[in-house]
Amino acid sequence: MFGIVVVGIGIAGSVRIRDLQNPLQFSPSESLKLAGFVSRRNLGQFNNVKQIDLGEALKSEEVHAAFICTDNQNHEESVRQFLEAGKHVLVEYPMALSADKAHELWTLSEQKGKVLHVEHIELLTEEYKELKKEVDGKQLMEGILHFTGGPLDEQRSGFSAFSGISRLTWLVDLFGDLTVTSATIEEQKELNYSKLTAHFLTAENRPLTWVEERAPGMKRNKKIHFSFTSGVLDAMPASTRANVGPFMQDQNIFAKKLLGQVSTEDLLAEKKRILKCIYLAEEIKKKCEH
Ligand SMILES: NC(=O)C1=CN([C@@H]2O[C@H](COP(=O)(O)OP(=O)(O)OC[C@H]3O[C@@H](n4cnc5c(N)ncnc54)[C@H](O)[C@@H]3O)[C@@H](O)[C@H]2O)C=CC1
Ligand SMILES: C=CC1=C(C)/C(=C/c2[nH]c(/C=C3N=C(/C=C4\NC(=O)C(C)=C4C=C)C(C)=C\3CCC(=O)O)c(CCC(=O)O)c2C)NC1=O
Repeated sequence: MFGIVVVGIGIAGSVRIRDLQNPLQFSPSESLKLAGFVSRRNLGQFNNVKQIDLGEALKSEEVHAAFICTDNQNHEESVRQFLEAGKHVLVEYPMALSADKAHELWTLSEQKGKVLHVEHIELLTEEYKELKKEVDGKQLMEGILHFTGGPLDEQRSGFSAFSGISRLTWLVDLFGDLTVTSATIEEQKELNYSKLTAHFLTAENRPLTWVEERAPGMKRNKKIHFSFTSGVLDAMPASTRANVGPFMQDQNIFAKKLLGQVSTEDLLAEKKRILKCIYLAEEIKKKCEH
């Protein structure tokens, strides 16, 4: 059994606690045991789970791994603390807010011989799985992914290219290696409006555009327009609801890693994709600052 502590009790942290308390029968998650949670607030208890002081969680022999569910700006520090303390780590994306820090953390996990797992539930939704099937085997001519959503606090969530890393991950997972050609950000601070536009080329020199647009009242939505040699895909394919939610699927993957049931090849491919996307996010940020 692996003792788990959940750090940060917001939306993601609460879902993590729920899922840890209800592992699927006969799934790898049955080897995880919730030992407590860490919060800056004094909650005492949450869903009958006890609050643990951060220092205690880092020292406790009953804690083998931490789920880091805090704001993005805190990820790097928390991941580092738990790895340094010799614990495995699951961190909600984005793992860090710079490419250097992401590399450092990965190296640290390797030095410590601990699992560093970055949640990427955007790849585990039925919506995405259908999209992936639809795109597989097709030749892209050009494409756009346009995300809209409510505003985020940049101090807590980081620059848009990092908080929106799941859109970037979609594009890399669908179309392979990308190069950033240009990027701009349009902001109207008084309206809490921001629009990031990034242009890429695929390895076959095909143009791709990512737009991340946020403002009060904007609904979470993704629009696609992909032109292939064989035709145009301009709407997300239909999908049904999954039996197992994406956070639970992610938890199973983490448990498999702890149990040594994921191949070195798969681990390496995942690490490459994660670091590549963080690198692209940083490239986009730099281009926007110029
Ligand atoms: N909500 C979702 O569906 C998803 C969220 N994520 C990621 O999960 C993370 C959390 O997102 P949400 O839960 O939506 O945000 P949230 O704002 O609901 O929760 C964040 C929580 O972390 C706490 N926190 C911040 N710093 C802390 C610290 N130093 N120590 C302890 N607690 C701290 C905050 O007080 C807050 O309760 C983000 O990195 C986000 O990108 C990823 C995929 C999906
Ligand atoms: C209702 C308010 C609501 C909030 C505040 C919310 C926040 C939120 N959802 C996210 C992703 C995500 N959130 C979900 C799913 C959910 N997340 C949920 O909180 C709920 C209720 C679902 C599902 C019913 C998924 C699948 C992702 C991955 C990225 C994506 O595909 O959009 C992220 C990570 C950053 C990002 O990729 O944009 C945040 C901060 N999501 C919401 O739906």
